[in-house]
Amino acid sequence: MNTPLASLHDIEIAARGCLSSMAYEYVSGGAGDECTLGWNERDWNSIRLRQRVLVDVAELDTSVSLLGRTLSHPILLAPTAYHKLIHADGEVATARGASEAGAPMIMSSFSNSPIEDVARATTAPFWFQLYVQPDREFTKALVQRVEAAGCEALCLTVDTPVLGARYRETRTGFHLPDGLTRANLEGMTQVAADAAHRPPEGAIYSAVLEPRLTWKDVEWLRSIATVPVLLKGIMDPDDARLAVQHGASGVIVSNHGARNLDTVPSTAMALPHVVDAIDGRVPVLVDGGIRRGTDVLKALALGASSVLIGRPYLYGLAVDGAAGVSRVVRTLRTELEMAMALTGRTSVSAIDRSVLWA
Ligand SMILES: Cc1cc2nc3c(=O)[nH]c(=O)nc-3n(C[C@H](O)[C@H](O)[C@H](O)COP(=O)(O)O)c2cc1C
Ligand SMILES: CCCCCCC(=O)C(=O)O
Repeated sequence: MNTPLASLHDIEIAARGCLSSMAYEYVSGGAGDECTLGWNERDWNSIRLRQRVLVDVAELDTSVSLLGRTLSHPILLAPTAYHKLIHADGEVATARGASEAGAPMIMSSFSNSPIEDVARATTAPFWFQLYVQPDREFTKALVQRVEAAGCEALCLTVDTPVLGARYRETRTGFHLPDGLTRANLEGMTQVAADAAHRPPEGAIYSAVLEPRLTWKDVEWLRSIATVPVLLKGIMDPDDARLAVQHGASGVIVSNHGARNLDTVPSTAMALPHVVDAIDGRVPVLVDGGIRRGTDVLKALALGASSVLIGRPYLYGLAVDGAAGVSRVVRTLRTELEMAMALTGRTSVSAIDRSVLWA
């Protein structure tokens, strides 16, 4: 008898059997000794909740308002590269699953499917994650292209001037199999289009990442974009303040799923500091290690407007395509509802730091 896939953890175990070892290690791995990778999950677990009783919780409302949109729940899909490594239909399957579950999808610059195919496949709002390219004219054309496709916000990834030391990728010889491309980057110079996922041994720079990115580029991006620009990869309160000063419409507290700088704190630890620095001026989102509805509740309690999940939906995609993606989101949402009922909070606006054991 097959074991039912009840929790996100069950889905992760099942996914391992569906993926090549190269794909599984790419998705699951972190940087260096993977200290932060462990902390990202553990630190959500170590926050204790207050159980409250005798509150009427017969009606629960998980809706949130984000950048002028009402969403039925606060769970978004974080941008992740190369979905055709995971499933033949790639990002199109992810987009269908996201729509079924009412989850906005943030599409990666390094998707295997082009933005237009994703736009056609989704009924939920979608955002685009931008890796600014060394060629700014190409980057500008890409921004115009994704806006024309209907993207409602841009997430500028600011934590990846170079990739971190990902030894699992080195050990499995990670590469993009023949036939898989970075579909949104086609049209760039051949050298950039053909750039390997990892630079050769001993080198750190990549032709498709921009190590010269600075705060000036945030202003430049805002000047060419017609949609809100959020900064993804803010961990430090000083950077959070700079983000607001440079006109960001929101920040995403993220350590890139612990894939870049090992021994940086978990996002659960960084979140309250960033929230305090932002002081309500723009929305703060968070990702990293969110695997339970209780983790979502804790993130909201610490001041996040919404959360993003990365690896969990990739595991859902591996196990059951679009249906697997939507199942992961629905499971988290159901767990969030349980956690809200058991802490006596009937709406997201009623979730604050008093949900947490002091
Ligand atoms: C396989 C994989 C690919 C990723 N690709 C990108 C990417 O293209 N752009 C980006 O900004 N972040 C990328 N990320 C980071 C995620 O957006 C997100 O920050 C992280 O996965 C959240 O942590 P979680 O996986 O523990 O939920 C990637 C993460 C994974 C696991
Ligand atoms: C040089 C290509 C890097 C792809 C990075 C995708 C990503 O953000 C991740 O794997 O993490």
